[in-house]
Amino acid sequence: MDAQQTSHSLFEVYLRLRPTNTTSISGDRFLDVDPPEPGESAPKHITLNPPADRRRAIEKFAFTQVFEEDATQLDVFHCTGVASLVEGVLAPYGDGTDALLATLGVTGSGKTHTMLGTRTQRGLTQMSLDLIYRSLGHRVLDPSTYPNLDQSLSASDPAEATILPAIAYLESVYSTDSTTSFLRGSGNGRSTPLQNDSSTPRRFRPSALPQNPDISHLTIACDNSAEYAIVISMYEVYNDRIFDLLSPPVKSAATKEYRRRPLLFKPTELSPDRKVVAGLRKVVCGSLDQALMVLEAGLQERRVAGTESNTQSSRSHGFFVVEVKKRFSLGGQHTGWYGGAGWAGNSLTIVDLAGSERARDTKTVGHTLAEAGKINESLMYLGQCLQMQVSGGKEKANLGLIRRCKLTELLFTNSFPNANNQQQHRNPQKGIMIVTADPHGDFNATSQILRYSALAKEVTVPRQPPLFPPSNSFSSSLPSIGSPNHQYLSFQQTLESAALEISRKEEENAYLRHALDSERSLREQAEAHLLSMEDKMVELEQAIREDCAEEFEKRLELEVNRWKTIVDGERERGEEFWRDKWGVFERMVEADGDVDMDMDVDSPRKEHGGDTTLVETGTMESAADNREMRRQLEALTDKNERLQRKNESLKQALTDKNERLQRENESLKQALTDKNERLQRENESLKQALAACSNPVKSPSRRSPSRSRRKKAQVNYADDDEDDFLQELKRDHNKDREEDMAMEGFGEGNGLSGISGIQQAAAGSPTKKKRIRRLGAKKWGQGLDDDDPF
Ligand SMILES: Nc1ncnc2c1ncn2[C@@H]1O[C@H](COP(=O)(O)OP(=O)(O)OP(=O)(O)O)[C@@H](O)[C@H]1O
Repeated sequence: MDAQQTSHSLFEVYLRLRPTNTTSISGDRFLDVDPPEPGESAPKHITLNPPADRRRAIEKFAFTQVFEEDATQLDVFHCTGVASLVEGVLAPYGDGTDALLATLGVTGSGKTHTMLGTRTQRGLTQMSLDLIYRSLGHRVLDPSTYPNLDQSLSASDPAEATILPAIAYLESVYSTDSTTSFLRGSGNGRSTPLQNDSSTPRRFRPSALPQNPDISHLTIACDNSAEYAIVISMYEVYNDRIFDLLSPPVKSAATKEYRRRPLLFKPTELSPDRKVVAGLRKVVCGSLDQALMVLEAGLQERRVAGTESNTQSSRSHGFFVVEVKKRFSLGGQHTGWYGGAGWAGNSLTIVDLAGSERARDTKTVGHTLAEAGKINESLMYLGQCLQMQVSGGKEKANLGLIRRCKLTELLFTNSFPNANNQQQHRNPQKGIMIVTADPHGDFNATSQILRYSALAKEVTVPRQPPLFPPSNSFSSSLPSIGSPNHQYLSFQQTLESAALEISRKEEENAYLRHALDSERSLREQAEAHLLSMEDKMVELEQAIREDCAEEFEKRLELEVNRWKTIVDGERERGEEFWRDKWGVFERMVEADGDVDMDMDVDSPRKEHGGDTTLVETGTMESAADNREMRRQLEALTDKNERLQRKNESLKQALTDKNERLQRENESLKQALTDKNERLQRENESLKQALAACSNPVKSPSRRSPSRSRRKKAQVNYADDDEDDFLQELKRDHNKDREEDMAMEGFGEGNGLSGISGIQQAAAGSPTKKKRIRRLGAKKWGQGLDDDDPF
């Protein structure tokens, strides 16, 4: 068994043994470290001794190096060659390589201790960061000095990440304001190795970070013509999904819980040949302190839970990525790297895997049991991938195997040259795997991990007692080939091999049974969940149905009300229509006595007045109504024409009568004028007569009175009584006046009353006017009655 033969594999595999935990009950030691072989400085092999009660084989495993319990963090750092990994990342002389540093082991075996250290001791992560910053020195650009650094990095970042300066990020994380700190709300973070006390508030800014082990004596060469930027990102693989540890959780609209969005591992526009975790939040750290604080903040977000094996057990595979970006710098002019426009560089990925565990031993239940199922499944796939490298499958990557879960995809996808893009050559990443084991821990789980992680293994001695114990003679001397003894020995070896195989199969069966148990438990949980979901669905459906029915009833009521309003409006309109119609008839009846009163005008009222059947049967009856209305309209039109004709003839008759009256008026005027003249003449003659009476000499020019007056005058003259004569004259005068009056009012008695009335009306007498109007109305009524205007 030679570990070196397989050292060109995906990983250098180291084994680190955890010291015995004095506080916990531990079992018998089942793992021994073989002493280094001649020429070797450190042990590389271990022997796995099954407990006495089990029929298992003794197995030997080979690793790149085995660290015993007394190995320090610094020993592990130096001997695993982390410095050479970092050197590949800094790439002082060429393109460099990406590096992967991972731990694998049973839960509680010391993975997190190795990678992240404790409150007093640094882990490999802190030491690696220290080495990077120490080596780059002043060439590391600080975003507070270069304000546009994060934007410049964003522009060339293949992961489509949001890049922000460390100070801004840390202020948001360690803010005293509860509303600005996204770390408050999520209660599943872990107390980090720097803060082992779980009761400590998680968001206080660590005041002191461990300084040991000190690696100040170490530095690595770097490219003096370049300037560097250190970009840190952190994510975890939980239940086979990737979550950013530096992004704040987002409140779900449905559940109102704060959750992180799962991210995709995929090729991007700037990285078509390599897959990257897209959409991460990355932080540019200008100093080691900033980087360590960001690491602390991210670790607080990682999912942990207390199990029987470990009070702070990681429930996810944690990824801490340090990207060392560099660009060519010439006299302060940033011209890009390798002729490109942006940044280039390599990354160091540090992975703290979740520990495999047996549910029976860790006594995990419920949610934690489901997590354990996923963890074990992903570790099983990881083991298969590691065995692929042991069997020499590095060149031909079994992509189907790698893509079975997110963990193996993340670990191995970029470990192989991309067949699709041979032109853009990029060095495959270098990997170091540190397997941690507790020699007093869980034998089955530990042996399983050792079996698939070891670079080589060998079954050495069957521990089972031989079925046919060899006799002393057999054991004392080797039998010759073909002899019965030799046959017996080979038969015995065959039996022993078979027994060994049986024991291995039993072990595998036990493991598979365990896997089956956990799967069954998961299935039961899933079924229970399904049932509860179905119940919820039924309840939800019921609630939705009730909501729908309620909504429907509301809408129905609204519709009914709307239609009622429409019907009421229609009925009112119908009533209004018939009222108008009835009004028209009434006016017609008033205006025209000839209106056919036999027309069944009451029928609409009887039929429709206030009865809702009007609207319901309105459509059918409207045609008949229209016909009736049309007939009535035609009758009205005829009547109107007849009335117009009557009006015309009346006008004509009035005009004729007026003309006749005017003529009569003229003749009367003439008669009055003549009479006036005659009276004036008589007056003159009377004046003369009067003068003659007062004068004894009668004037010969005295005018002759009228016949009657003349006769009276002659009589009176004969009496010669002046007073009597005057009385006579007055009587004559009064008589004349009465005659004149009679002449003026003769119309009433001799058929001229109409003329006098018209004249008086023309003079504005209200009495006469009234009489004319009354007469007119009477005539109008008579005209309407008998079609005869006069
Ligand atoms: N080499 C070591 N020296 C001292 N203490 C150790 C060592 N390895 C582990 N421990 C202690 O053992 C306990 C469990 O270790 P750790 O949390 O690192 O286990 P883990 O493998 O990460 O477990 P999980 O997978 O459940 O997260 C811790 O208290 C740790 O300090």
